[in-house]
Amino acid sequence: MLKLFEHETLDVQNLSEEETAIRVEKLNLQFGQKHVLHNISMRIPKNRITSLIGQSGCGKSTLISCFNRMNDLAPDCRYDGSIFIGGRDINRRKENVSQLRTQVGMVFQRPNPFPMSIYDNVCYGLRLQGIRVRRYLDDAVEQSLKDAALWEEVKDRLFESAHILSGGQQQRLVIARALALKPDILLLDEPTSALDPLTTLFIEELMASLKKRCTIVIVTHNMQQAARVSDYTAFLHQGKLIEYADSDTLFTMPEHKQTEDYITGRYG
Ligand SMILES: Nc1ncnc2c1ncn2[C@@H]1O[C@H](COP(=O)(O)OP(=O)(O)OP(=O)(O)O)[C@@H](O)[C@H]1O
Repeated sequence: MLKLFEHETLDVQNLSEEETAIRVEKLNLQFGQKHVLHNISMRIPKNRITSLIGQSGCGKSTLISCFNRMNDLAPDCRYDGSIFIGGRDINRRKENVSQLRTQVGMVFQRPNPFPMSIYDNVCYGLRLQGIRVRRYLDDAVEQSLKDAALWEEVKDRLFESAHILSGGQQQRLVIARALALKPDILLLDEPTSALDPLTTLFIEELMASLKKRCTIVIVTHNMQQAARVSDYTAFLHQGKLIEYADSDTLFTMPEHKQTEDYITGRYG
């Protein structure tokens, strides 16, 4: 399979600490009585794209949301196990969650620009951090929009409402908003499912270029997309991690029958 960027294939079962962006250890999660994630352990490599795939309801969004503690927003959510990012267990009680969400940015399925100008959207997080110096904000806005491949399309209308942008432009704007905070990790939860095929390809190319600066984890229902953009793929079934390998191996020589059934469309 042809990848947008080629590099050495790592063995995700034996990643060193230096190669690891996220280390998940025996993670279990419940919403009320419903046990959603079962004893997940995995290491996600730095500066690579890793896809999470599996049937609807298998726990992909829940797992990705653990990486910046978004599940804390659900009142009946309980979890145990560890998730190490940047050398610390982010599941510990005293974790600074707003700082974590700066380090680990998240983009959702539906583009969600704030009801304000393009400029204000991009520097929203910087202003929350107390940054007011106009020159600094101007530079950050320009750089983030360039990194998100949106600058040329919006540079003459930065102070217009973000809602005038198309869906694909809004999604890139939301990515620029996350990039302005210089995240180490970018979580993308079905980032292209609301977009047309051409815009999808554009966002996929953007992801490939972004992995030079950060680690990307993406939830996708689209198997071709997972095979095309991601270096590594994890297959989940009913909240369990069934198989996790480099994408070429997982899609061409899956080890488990459940994986094979899923990727060949026998269920899901
Ligand atoms: N806040 C919540 N409260 C209660 N149950 C939840 C909550 N969020 C998710 N769930 C349940 O957890 C399970 C896993 O959901 P999740 O959204 O992680 O699956 P998914 O694999 O991402 O599905 P999809 O592909 O359809 O988005 C589902 O049964 C879902 O109903």
